[in-house]
Amino acid sequence: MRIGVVTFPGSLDDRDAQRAVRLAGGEPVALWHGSHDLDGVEAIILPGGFSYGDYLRAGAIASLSPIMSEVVDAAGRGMPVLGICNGFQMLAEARLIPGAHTRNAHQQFIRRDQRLRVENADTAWTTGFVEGQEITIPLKNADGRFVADDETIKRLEGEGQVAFRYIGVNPNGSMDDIAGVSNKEGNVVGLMPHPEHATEAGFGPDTALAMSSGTDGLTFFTSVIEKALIK
Ligand SMILES: NC(=O)CC[C@H](N)C(=O)O
Repeated sequence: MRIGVVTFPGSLDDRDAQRAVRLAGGEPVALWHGSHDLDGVEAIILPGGFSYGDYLRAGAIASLSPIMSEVVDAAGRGMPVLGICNGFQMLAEARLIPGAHTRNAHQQFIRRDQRLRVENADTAWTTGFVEGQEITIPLKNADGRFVADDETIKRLEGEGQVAFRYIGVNPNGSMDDIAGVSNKEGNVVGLMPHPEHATEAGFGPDTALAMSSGTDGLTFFTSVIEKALIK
């Protein structure tokens, strides 16, 4: 499966996302934010980082990049799209998922190995998990606090669009401990922690803490690839 990873000015984790795709058995395709060409990819990843230096609001300027109009169209046609951290912020700014991100409640940049509960194992990027499964992947951000109006939160909860929830610690003050959400159809998923940094034993989270081999993140990428094979 050819999976595009978009690089924006200030992207940081695009190469790690490409590597994660390769480790999962896919073919990573480097896409450039200034282009309108999706190069025939079958899925898209918006990676983490500090696009445009987080000026204005994190992800706000990147969401207006030329390629984003193609990403929005493709998402509307059902193409799987994964937004990781800064990519999650872009998805919200592009209105591909509801809600918004503000500065962490404690006003600090935070980096930690974060435990999450998989709340929805029926999205394009989570079918390899089981509902309720607990996973640990790294988190690192300053503007990670997920917020939405009460009605939106109620709708997200009611329709199963909360894909991941923080457990143990809520690291940024996100409403309802929400760590990741999907669109209604489940093809677009965004989350604040970084699955691409938990794909190789010894290079991801502390394994004692993770209570696993530290490779929980790989399942995001194998999920989307396996689903495409079944189709
Ligand atoms: N790791 C990241 O992608 C950082 C996201 C964003 N720039 C923030 O600090 O909130």
